[in-house]
Amino acid sequence: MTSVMLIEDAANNNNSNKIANNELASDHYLRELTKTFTGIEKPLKNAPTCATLTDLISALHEAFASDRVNIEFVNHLMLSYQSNPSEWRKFAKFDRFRYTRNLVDAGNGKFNLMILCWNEGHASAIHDHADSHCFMKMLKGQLTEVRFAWPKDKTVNEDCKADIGNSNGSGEIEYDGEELEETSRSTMETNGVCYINDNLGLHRVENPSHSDVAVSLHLYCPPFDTCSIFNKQTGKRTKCKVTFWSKYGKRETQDN
Ligand SMILES: N[C@@H](CS(=O)O)C(=O)O
Ligand SMILES: [Fe+2]
Repeated sequence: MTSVMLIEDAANNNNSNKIANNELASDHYLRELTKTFTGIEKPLKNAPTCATLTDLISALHEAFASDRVNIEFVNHLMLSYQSNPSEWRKFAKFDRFRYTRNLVDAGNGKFNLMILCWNEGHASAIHDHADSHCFMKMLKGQLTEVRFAWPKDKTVNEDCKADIGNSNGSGEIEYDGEELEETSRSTMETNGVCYINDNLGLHRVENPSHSDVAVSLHLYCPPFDTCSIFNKQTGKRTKCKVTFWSKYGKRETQDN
């Protein structure tokens, strides 16, 4: 195996202070580790597989138990689980107006596993992933993932109304920047898994169907609660909070 990537101490508490004290170092750190990994398309041969969602969660806890995590194996585990709606239905809560983020497992602080529910036509704004590793697995329906190159100017702007669930991104026009360049587009089918990190660019995800909902399972490590969204026409980058619609099958009370 040549492409094994190790996430060393990425979410280790002893290290988090050091990382917090030097954001640039942590930026550099995760980017270096993920320089070459782009995801695997098929499960690994002779590796254990997960028959149920509960098995997948246990296997992920095991994989993240040490300070060094094999990201290729995590990708394999996500691929090996075959979607069974009776196992994940209790987490799948939809909203009429936007896609929802529903926390399934907080991974001992090392990862977040969540189910995202997309009604017909729902989409995310163009966004980054806060230097995390991100896996997205289709549980039901289809999603189209469109990737974009980073804008030249990466300055982060603040806007308290910035919302990743508003697929138009933040809408200011008096910003002088170039339109974001689309780099790829692909549609994922049930049980497919895709991988992205900031090194691979930005993306936007959309349920292209006018008649069917879509459900996806996302694993982020380390977990994050803010990221950036980008205006397609100008490339303007705006900091954005991401929240959960529900946690462990229970609707959150916050207004979002
Ligand atoms: N990364 C997005 C979902 S997606 O559009 O990839 C989120 O965490 O809400
Ligand atoms: Fe995303």
